Amino acid sequence: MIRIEGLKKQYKEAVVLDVPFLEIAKGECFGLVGNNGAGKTTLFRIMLDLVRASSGHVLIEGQEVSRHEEWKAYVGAYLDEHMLLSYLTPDEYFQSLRKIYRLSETDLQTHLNKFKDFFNNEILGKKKYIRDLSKGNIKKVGIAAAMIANPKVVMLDEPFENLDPTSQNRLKKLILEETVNNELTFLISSHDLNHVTEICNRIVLLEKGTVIKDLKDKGLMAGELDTYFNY
Ligand SMILES: Nc1ncnc2c1ncn2[C@@H]1O[C@H](COP(=O)(O)OP(=O)(O)OP(=O)(O)O)[C@@H](O)[C@H]1O
Repeated sequence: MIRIEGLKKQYKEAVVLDVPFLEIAKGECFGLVGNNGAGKTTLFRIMLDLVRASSGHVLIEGQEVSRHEEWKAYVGAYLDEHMLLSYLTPDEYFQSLRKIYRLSETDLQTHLNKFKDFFNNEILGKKKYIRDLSKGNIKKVGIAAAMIANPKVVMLDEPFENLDPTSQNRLKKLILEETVNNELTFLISSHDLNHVTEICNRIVLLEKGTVIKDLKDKGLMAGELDTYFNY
């Protein structure tokens, strides 16, 4: 589903990402971990064609993301607040997305209903601009928006950050349901090792832009990460 070939990103002399080869399969819940500056966000940004690679490429369903547009129809992402229209209320924003993606009112309501518990009655119908919401609630809007157009792939950068523990658990449940019921592929970067080990069936550990561990055995993930991060 996703293939990375000879990917490098360099800022002047500094190589911040160097991933010779990586494949992510359909339905995989792929966790991306690593210390500050390891290259997680850079990798996501290149995968979404928000940043140009210095060399190499990313293919989604066989298409190079920097040369084609079709992949945009089935990839949803929330990396940060810049992806939102903060001068709108969440209701206005979801309505705008409904029109962009040509969804019916029923489609939109069905989608938002999935997020009812996650929203905890603080997002919809409040007449509050997105810019005035709490950080956690802004993140909730972004996550729901990323999944609005029935994507096959969802990329989330630090989805658990700023969420309260109840919301973190509700998000994990949502992600697991979507992976099981709809075979969605999730790419999740996180500093929360407990959450990623709980929901991901694969975790890649980046260090200074390179993949130093590719963990696929759920039984060993927690121990391997614990050893690395407690060193
Ligand atoms: N525009 C830029 N110019 C120069 N260096 C950059 C630029 N963008 C990112 N970098 C560098 O690339 C490296 C990787 O950064 P990136 O944000 O991808 O790391 P990260 O793993 O997401 O970190 P964090 O966990 O802190 O969010 C860092 O050293 C960062 O300073």
